[in-house]
Amino acid sequence: MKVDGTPFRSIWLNEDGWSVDIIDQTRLPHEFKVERLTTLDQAAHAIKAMLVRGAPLIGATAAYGVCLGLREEASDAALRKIGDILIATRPTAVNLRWAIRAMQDLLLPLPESERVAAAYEKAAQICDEDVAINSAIGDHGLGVIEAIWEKKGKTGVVNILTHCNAGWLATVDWGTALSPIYKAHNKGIPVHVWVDETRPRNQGAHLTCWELGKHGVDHTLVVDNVGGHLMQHGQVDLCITGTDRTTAAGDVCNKIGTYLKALAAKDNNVPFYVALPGPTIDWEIDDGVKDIPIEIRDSHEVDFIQGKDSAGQVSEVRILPEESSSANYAFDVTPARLVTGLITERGVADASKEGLARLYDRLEYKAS
Ligand SMILES: CSC[C@@H](O)[C@@H](O)C(=O)COP(=O)(O)O
Repeated sequence: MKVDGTPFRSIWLNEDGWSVDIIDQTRLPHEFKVERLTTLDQAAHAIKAMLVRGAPLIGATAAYGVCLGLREEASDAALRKIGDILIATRPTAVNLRWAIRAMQDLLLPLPESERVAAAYEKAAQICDEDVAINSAIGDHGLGVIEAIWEKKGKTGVVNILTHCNAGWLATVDWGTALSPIYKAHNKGIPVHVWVDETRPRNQGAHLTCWELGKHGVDHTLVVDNVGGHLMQHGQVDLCITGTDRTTAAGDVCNKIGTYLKALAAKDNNVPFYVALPGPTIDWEIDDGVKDIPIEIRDSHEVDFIQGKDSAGQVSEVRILPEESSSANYAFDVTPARLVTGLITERGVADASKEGLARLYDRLEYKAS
């Protein structure tokens, strides 16, 4: 995607051929700052402190984290330790585990002397594939938006509600939930996006609004509890969100508050779609509520809100009494029964074991 005319990915290999550049997403929308990663520790910190975030980008950053770690030491033990360090950064997004396993499976059988070069090649491949996957998600999701646009008699606008940030900043490029929106906008279909603020870190306000604005997509920020009201009043044609982990049975785990939007959508007959790349599917589990580890982050994110004052100064303010405490659950699980469809790079699947198995040809999961 372009930022003020310049094409950007969210992560890229620097010209020196080994260090890795990322956009520091904790500074957006107030400042666009590129940060350089040169060590495993820096890569792990970037994921944990959410300079990079979003399930696919976490996976891509972890892949390059393996490269940086191997430059320090390329033994079997080091490769395993690098994986452990990166896995410990964020527990919910399964793309992290997927990327590390993909790197280790490729690298462990190789001689130590070949590992660094092979790691960089694989990390670049993971990034390129992510871009292609997300573009394909956009093409399939475009079909969903087009169908709604036609049903509306091609009048007015298609109103889409999204939660958190599942745009190009959350992936290597294009995004998942926002990819169909970009494709629809590029095709001339009038879309308007209701952007959930997404407390506590406000990825909707900070990142989704920024992205959509840069691309010229009409959007309106709403606080997290507005969606149900909008749906009751016919102001949402469909919801599209991303997911950090999708079970083999189609349960989706996404940013906290997604479940409540899905419930409101069900009650109001609003289609609720979830967009995801194949690596976000955890084929090892069925029951998302029971089996997906939910990240609990530092309370500081709930207790303080960051913003820019009229003098242009970015700072944080505390929003609760000194003596009160808070809890910071980062994700929730939306059961498959509330999901209208899963928009993947292979097409739109029913949110069910059979639907996903058919699309991904996972014979062992096909319904008997
Ligand atoms: C394409 S990204 C899908 C999800 O990772 C996204 O919706 C999300 O919840 C991101 O959470 P974050 O905590 O900002 O990493």
